[in-house]
Amino acid sequence: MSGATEEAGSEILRVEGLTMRFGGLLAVDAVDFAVQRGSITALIGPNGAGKTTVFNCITGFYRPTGGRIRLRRADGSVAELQRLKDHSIARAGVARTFQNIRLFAGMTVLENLLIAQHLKLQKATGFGIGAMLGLSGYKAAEAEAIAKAVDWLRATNLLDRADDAAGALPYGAQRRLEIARAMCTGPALLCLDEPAAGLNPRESDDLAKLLAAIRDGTATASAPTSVLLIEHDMGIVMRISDQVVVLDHGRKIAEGPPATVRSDRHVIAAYLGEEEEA
Ligand SMILES: Nc1ncnc2c1ncn2[C@@H]1O[C@H](COP(=O)(O)OP(=O)(O)OP(=O)(O)O)[C@@H](O)[C@H]1O
Repeated sequence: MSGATEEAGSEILRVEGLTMRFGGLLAVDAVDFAVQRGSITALIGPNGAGKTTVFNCITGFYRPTGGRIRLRRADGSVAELQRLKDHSIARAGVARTFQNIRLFAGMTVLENLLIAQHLKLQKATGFGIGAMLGLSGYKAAEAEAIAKAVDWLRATNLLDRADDAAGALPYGAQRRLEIARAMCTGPALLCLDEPAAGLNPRESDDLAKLLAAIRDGTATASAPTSVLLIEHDMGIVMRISDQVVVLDHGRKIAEGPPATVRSDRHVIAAYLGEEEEA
């Protein structure tokens, strides 16, 4: 079990000198930060600060112009994410959700969670016809995938919607399903891009509890999972984050525990500046 070998307080992700240029625009400028294992780290900042670009570099959606992104796995091995393509990054243990929901709307809720585990199922058959022939390895992997899906449906309060089309769920439930889907891949690091966007206060409160439970490994029987999130809802950020990293105009302007960051004059100035411009 990976959880047993995890050292509390050690780094799972280290971003060093991360730089992303789009033509003449320096969207991310030599940003450094780390995510501690078993923690929730929030990436915040005014609109256009570079948060999603950092995320896209970590998850392989963009190849950074410069810098390093190192993922340290529970077994101590290190993956240099800036060199990998997105599917290899997912295989290395990084799962993500998007600002705009990306589910298979016509498939059922359960099917969405099984598709997320297709790699594991394919491996069980050696990527061959074994599945059709009902080989026992495949059967065992399939049963395991269903059990994992059910665990996450329960954790996200979606069990009674398992057979409904994902697209038929209310918005807040679709957001939870996205998180369940990401968690079904068994990630070491869960990256969430504005998970509270569009949620009502009760749903936001449930989300905060779910994320804390994912971090602590109490949402299901799975190991604790480190979380990196972009979030505009400061109530959630201040309540659940262990560490906050603040970007403005592509640069890191502050980092630290929520209480420290909240009273940082650079942070206050960056947010006030945004209000003045609005
Ligand atoms: N693919 C792209 N091509 C060109 N410019 C881009 C691209 N993606 C982002 N940018 C620019 O990079 C800067 C940072 O954008 P980014 O989306 O990372 O900010 P953000 O902090 O996530 O903002 P928001 O809170 O509004 O989502 C912006 O000026 C944006 O216009």
